[in-house]
Amino acid sequence: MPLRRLHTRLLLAVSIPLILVSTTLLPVLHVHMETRLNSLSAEADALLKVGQEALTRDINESLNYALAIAEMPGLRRYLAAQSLTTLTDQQYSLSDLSQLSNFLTTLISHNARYTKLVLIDNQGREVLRAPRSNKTGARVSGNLHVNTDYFIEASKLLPRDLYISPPGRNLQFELFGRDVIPVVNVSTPVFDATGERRGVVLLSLNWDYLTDALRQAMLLDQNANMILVDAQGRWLLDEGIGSIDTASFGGNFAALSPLYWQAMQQRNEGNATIDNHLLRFQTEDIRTQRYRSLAGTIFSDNADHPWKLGVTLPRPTWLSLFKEETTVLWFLLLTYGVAVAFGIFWSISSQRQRELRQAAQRHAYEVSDLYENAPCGYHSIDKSGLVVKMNRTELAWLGYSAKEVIGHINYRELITPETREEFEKAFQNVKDNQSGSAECTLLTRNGEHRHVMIQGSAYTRNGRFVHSRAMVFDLTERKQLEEKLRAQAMTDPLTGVFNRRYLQAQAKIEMSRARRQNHPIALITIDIDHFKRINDEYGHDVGDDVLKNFTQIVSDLLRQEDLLCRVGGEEFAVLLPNTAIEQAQQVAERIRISIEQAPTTVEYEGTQQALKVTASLGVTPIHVREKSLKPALKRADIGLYKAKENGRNQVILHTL
Ligand SMILES: Nc1nc2c(ncn2[C@@H]2O[C@H](COP(=O)(O)OP(=O)(O)OP(=O)(O)O)[C@@H](O)[C@H]2O)c(=O)[nH]1
Repeated sequence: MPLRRLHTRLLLAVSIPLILVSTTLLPVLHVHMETRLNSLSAEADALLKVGQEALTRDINESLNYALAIAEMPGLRRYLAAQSLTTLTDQQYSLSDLSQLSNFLTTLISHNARYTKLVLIDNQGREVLRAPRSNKTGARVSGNLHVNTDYFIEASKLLPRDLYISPPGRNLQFELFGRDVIPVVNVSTPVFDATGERRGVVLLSLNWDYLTDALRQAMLLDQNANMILVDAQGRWLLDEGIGSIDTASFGGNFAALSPLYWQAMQQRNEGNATIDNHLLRFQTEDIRTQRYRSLAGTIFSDNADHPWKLGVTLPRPTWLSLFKEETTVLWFLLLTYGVAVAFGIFWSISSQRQRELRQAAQRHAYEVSDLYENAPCGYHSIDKSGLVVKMNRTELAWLGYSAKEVIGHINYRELITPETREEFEKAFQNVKDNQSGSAECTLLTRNGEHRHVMIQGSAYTRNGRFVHSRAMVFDLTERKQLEEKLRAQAMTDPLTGVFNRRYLQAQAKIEMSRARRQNHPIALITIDIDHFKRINDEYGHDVGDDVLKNFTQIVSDLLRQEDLLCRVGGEEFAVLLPNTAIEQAQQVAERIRISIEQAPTTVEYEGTQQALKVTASLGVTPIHVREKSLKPALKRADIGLYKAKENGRNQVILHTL
């Protein structure tokens, strides 16, 4: 049981500090985490804004470029001339063409963003292309663009309206022995000065170049990744990023990263946490008003718009937080270690204290039990004798409860007046700082007497008497035993009457009283006649019965102050205080007659038999001058012998 309690305490010692430290530090770490998440969100916002600016800045410029080119007078004239049926009608010199071609080639080749510029007439025929080859100059080819989206759409537009094709739509026109480069085609109609539609200007933009600005923006944070997808879930960047596997440009982002796609599809902008990454995204629509500084309406394939532009940043984890905040971690571990060590110390020491307390309690209980239930009494009394403490044993002897005695009864009141003096003497000795003992008689509640031996000693403090503490031994049994032994020593065990020793002792007292009071005193000796015959004839047991019957008969005849004693085998004596010799003679005669007339009923050989006995008696007065009983006994015996000689069953007085 104590071991199980220790285990529980040790468990608490380990778990409570853990809970306390955790509940104290976790909120701090939580706030820390919140701060990190807020700054992460702010960073994602900033990155998204930078990325969006980078993407749209170049597109915006290109749109304005396309519009400016479409409104060039030379270009308008050239396209107008192309619509005439004969060369002479075209009224456009070759030098003008060369000038226009050079200008456009320079314009395109000096800006890496553009891959080509194509002039297309109203029939969809390519009438001029830049950049041209250095050798061939501006190429006038017969390519037909009549089925392309940029031609079809731009042919329907009003002046200053624009059409932007989805990125990578028209790859087949960009195969010039180079790697495939995804492009965005921007086309706008060309009108001449009279407002006549003359054709279409196509400006192709290098998509990688445009999105490179976006990638550059992500270098601000090496953990940041950019997402750009169209409305169909098509990946619009060069290659996959970080944890998002999108293969390469045109890959099916919606299928490869469904969680990201679902999150971005549900709203125009917002945040989401996916795969322990923070995603910040917004809608990007290049058809919107803000691109149209010079432009009218911008058209594009509605199915591909709007795009979704997003940025992902890895969220901080508790582990990463701990790794970054090693000081916090060490502090946490140290605090926990100290708390656990303290807890274990507390558990073990409190266990030890508990064991010591239990041992002390056991010891105190044993001492108290010994005090309360000792075979002797214990008490303490103050200077005045008032009881201040008393054990159960003594209380039981006295028949009081502790409440009734302690603080209420003076110990003197519990001692009989006859023995109180001896107590006072012993108590005074104790108060004088000695030990004291007294044999006293206690008076119990129900009036009984109890003989005790009280042994006291002083309890002092700083040399001053505080109280007396005493042991009380019950002498009642001893007294009773002594009494019994004394009685046994004075009594005949067979008949219960006193013996010769008692007769002699008592005779002395009575003789002295008789002397003092001048009273006569007499003595009778009695001997049963032929008692030997009874023993011989009926057996010793019958003889005993006769002796007992004899003493009973004699005792019944005597006064209370008379003393019957057995002085020999079948020989008895009766001391008669305050009795004259004549009266003694009469008593002797009464005894003789009673013995003779009262047979003893005995059982002999299975039948009841009445046994008659007689006795011979000698009577003598005890003289005042005699100091002992001896002479009187001798005289009475002389009378008794004479009675025997004279034939027995008679009383003979012998006075001298
Ligand atoms: N049963 C019994 N017999 C006892 C006791 N004490 C003495 N006696 C017997 O008493 C008898 C005494 O006998 P004796 O002294 O010869 O005298 P007696 O037979 O009485 O004859 P007389 O005295 O001459 O009449 C003896 O036989 C003793 O053994 C006793 O306590 N019990």
